[in-house]
Amino acid sequence: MATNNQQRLYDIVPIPNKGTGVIATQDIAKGTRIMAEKPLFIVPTNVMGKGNDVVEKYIAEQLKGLDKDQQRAFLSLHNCHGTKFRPFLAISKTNMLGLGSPPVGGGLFTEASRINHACNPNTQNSWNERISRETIHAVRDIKKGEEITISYIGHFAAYDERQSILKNKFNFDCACELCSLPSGQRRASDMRLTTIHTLDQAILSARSNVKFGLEMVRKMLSLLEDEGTYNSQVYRAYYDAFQMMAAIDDKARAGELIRMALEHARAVEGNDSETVKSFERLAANPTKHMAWGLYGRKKTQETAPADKDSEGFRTWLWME
Ligand SMILES: C[S@@+](CC[C@H](N)C(=O)[O-])C[C@H]1O[C@@H](n2cnc3c(N)ncnc32)[C@H](O)[C@@H]1O
Repeated sequence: MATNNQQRLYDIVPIPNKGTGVIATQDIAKGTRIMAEKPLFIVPTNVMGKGNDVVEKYIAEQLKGLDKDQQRAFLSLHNCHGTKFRPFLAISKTNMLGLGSPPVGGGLFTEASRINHACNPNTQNSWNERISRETIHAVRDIKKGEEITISYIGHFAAYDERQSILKNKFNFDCACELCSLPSGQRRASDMRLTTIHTLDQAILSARSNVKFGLEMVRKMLSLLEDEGTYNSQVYRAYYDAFQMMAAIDDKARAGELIRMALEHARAVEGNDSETVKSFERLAANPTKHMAWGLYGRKKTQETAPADKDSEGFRTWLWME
């Protein structure tokens, strides 16, 4: 996997109608780590819950601990809230990236905070606990000169909801590729995204109904593919399916599903992420999962059938 140690893969430049943004300085292949940046400081979730005055004070304390260049870098970040909040808070609310899921806090970054939003972005941002850095990975091939984008919205949402969130929280009207689709295509996309969101909620409660749960995961992956969306939701879906197979002691399918989850997690988070490390442990021995056999035993094969073509394999994996 390429990193930006040798050559910087991006530049921070003015972008028409968006202020500053980040563009690729060369072609970047899907799966490449584009950035791995330490935050200037972190505002922990429990502090954020204490209200604006406490957060403002907390940020002021953090700023005191930074050197002059870092303080200048923070103060030069965009403020989309004007005078609605005091300056430190306004800058933080504009630029903070959620760290983890559920988030342990919000991080302020001199470079990653310059990345503009797209509703179907070309990168995935993730907080890597093990290296204490925010990583940005290409989720599709990116051409030299193309703008690098992330999503500011933490869930799958249709056009109207996205526009309203972005206006309220970031004060802009999104005109990204997805938001600019002709009306018929937008309706189809909205339908897919709301179905993905519903499935995402439903899968959690359907784990004990394995056949139904598996069908929901398969449907979600198919909708994500139709929508052209590739992000951490893909590995989460495979992992959900893995957990269902683990719970019924289906070693062959659990093994295949955790390997798929691992492959997709590597692409969007990199080999050093905690998720990848835990998937590697499970891929080496799926029975180590804490829910192994939770819903009883099912007489299954130990390994995937070798005699099936790819269509036959898919049918075996999701439906048999
Ligand atoms: C985190 S900052 C991103 C960097 C910012 N563009 C800058 O100049 O530093 C978020 C702000 O960038 C702008 N922005 C981000 N994505 C945008 C988009 N897709 N279209 C228009 N403006 C966008 C909005 O002003 C938003 O409040």
